[in-house]
Amino acid sequence: MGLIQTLLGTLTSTSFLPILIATLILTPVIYRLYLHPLAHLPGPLLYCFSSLPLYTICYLGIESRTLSYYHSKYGKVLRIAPNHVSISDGSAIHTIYVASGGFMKDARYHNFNLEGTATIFSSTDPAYRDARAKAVLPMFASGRVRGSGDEGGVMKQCIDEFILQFKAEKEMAWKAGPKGDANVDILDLSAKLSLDVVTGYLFNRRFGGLNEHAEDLKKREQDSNKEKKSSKLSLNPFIFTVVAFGRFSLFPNWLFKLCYRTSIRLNADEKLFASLVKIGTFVNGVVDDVKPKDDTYPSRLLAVGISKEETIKQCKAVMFAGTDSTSVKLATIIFHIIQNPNVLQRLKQEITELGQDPATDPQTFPYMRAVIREGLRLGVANSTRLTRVVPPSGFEVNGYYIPAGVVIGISPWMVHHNPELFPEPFKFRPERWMEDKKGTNGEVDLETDKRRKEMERDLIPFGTGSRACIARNLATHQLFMTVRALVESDVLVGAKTVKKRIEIIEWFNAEIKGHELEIQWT
Ligand code: HEM
Repeated sequence: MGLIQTLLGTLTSTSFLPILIATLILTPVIYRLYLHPLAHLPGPLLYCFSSLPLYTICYLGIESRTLSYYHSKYGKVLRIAPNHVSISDGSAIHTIYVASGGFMKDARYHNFNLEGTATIFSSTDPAYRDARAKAVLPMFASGRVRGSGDEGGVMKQCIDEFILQFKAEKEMAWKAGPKGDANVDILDLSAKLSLDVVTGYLFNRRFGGLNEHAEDLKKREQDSNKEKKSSKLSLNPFIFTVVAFGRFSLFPNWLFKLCYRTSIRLNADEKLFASLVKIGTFVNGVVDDVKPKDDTYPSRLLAVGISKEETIKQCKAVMFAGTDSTSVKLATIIFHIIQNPNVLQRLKQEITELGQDPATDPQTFPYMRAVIREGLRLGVANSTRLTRVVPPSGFEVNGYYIPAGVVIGISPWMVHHNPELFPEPFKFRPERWMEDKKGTNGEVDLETDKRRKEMERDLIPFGTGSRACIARNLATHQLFMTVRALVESDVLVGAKTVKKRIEIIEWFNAEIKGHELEIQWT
């Protein structure tokens, strides 16, 4: 006892205390900088010994542009936290995401659980994910998706209504003249359309985003002096809140939950509450009404034994995923078409030549394909790294060995803006996807051909491999069908964007600053 007391006395004596504190701080720092299995990797010093800088840039929504700067300084393989590595080399995409099913999602995905339940998106357990994904996958087969865009299909109906609403807004903007509130928010219109497509297609019941404010729109059409009320999608507060939680998404799960609860307590308002009630009422109704003979997303989940409570959450999760990502991509494409009248003209010409038969699939129009690809490259739905864990076998990239357990990832934003593959990466240039593969004498130009293959490889708006977006066919077809309808309707003629460029907050799901993208007609 006496000895212990003496020891404790010595340890806490004023001369020893600073040494103890310094040792406690320096030991992990020295270990992480010089002895850690990632010590040989380049990276900014602060990031190498603490996770705080990475958490901070994630919170601030500047992760991709900050890491892009460090990649340009340190190279394509970058240590960005004691146990995190960012890779900006597209040649690693196949190994990380595709080969043998790809590496597993890391624990950060648990932060995307919906109301505490793992979804198809957030699950890190292959058996859990596969049981659910396999049940619903046939709904996304390309033939079935295309059918919904044909006459009488739900996608076609939604797009027709979207165009009518777009035209009505344009008409009113003309009538209101330069002094009126002539701006139209293409992000909000795109969200209404995407929500109706995803719910109409998967649940056989439309949420009704496009019709929520139909009454007000009609009144304004009849009386141009009537004041424009806020007519934004009622589900926006739910969607924006989920997106904003992305700022905490790299935190350990216990800290994420703490921030989540505190943030809800501090920031929840009536609009968010109303939005949550609305989505809850809608989805409960959809799931309650499932009949045994139905062939819908919820009926398929229930049929493989998923509980009703969980099915409700899985449905909410796809409503979020479908609405947010598709609307951001669609609004971005519309934005760039408006800013480039020559693109609009060329699309019109192509549709006149190739699309006389409305049944022709627009995905076969070469220029439109280039426009959509360029829009998918520039549109920022998922801006940060799609993180994965290095498997027990380890992983070698660009001459660096990365051991098992390290969290690595490539960000779509980073590879989409690589100036080596996409010169003037921030410019909307559909022609880059059409550059001739032939040399001047008609022979295959190997250099161009190689670059083109690398461009295709690095275009990963939907992720890639076994955990790529399950709904890419649905989203892609909606983009093509909507662009075609917009061009055919001439509604974009004479439009201009209010802002010169789209500003992004780089969370896992990017946020368009101000939650709107306005256009007007002159
Ligand atoms: C243009 C629109 C869309 C984009 C850009 C997009 C993007 C993505 C990306 C990048 C991933 C992979 C994320 C990762 O690896 O961490 C993903 C996964 C997923 N997406 Fe989408 N998405 C879109 C539309 C949709 C729609 C319409 C739905 C639902 C109807 C949806 C449902 C899902 C689901 C369930 C997953 C998880 C798949 C899995 O992990 O097995 N997405 N999406």
